[in-house]
Amino acid sequence: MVALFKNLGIGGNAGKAADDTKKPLPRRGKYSVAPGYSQLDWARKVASGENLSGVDKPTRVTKDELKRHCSEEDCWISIKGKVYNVTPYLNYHPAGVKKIVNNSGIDATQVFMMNHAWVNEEAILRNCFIGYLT
Ligand code: HEM
Repeated sequence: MVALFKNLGIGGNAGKAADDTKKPLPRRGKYSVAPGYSQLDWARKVASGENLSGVDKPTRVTKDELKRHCSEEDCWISIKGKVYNVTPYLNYHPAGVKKIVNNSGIDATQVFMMNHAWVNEEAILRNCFIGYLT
């Protein structure tokens, strides 16, 4: 019966030997975060409600202002019209600090979506929200 489903292409392992399902999945990337910097650790920080944005209340951000924050120490990024201070998130990024820093100070919507359209940045960066890009 299983073989029949496989031949029909139903299930992720269609056409592969049954043994394949017992092997660990290969690591997708060459990056690893330091201990204490997992997405779960970040989620705990977000859940604490701490304001990580560096501003008291949401403010409008011009493209010129955004441009001024493009270093590891001071890193702003714009995704889908919203601007986030991602400095505190950098070490938690599963693909490393540089991937974000290299795309900071600009509207990074396209590169963000290209890499992980499924990632919910509004939730992850809730406490880092600075305001809207004007
Ligand atoms: C600043 C906002 C960003 C957030 C909140 C974010 C968040 C994440 C999360 C949660 C993952 C893990 C996804 C998963 O396992 O399904 C991830 C992976 C990744 N991110 Fe980002 N990301 C951001 C920006 C970027 C940018 C600007 C790039 C540009 C190159 C990028 C490139 C990647 C890549 C290549 C991976 C895959 C790593 C792997 O699994 O090997 N990210 N990111």
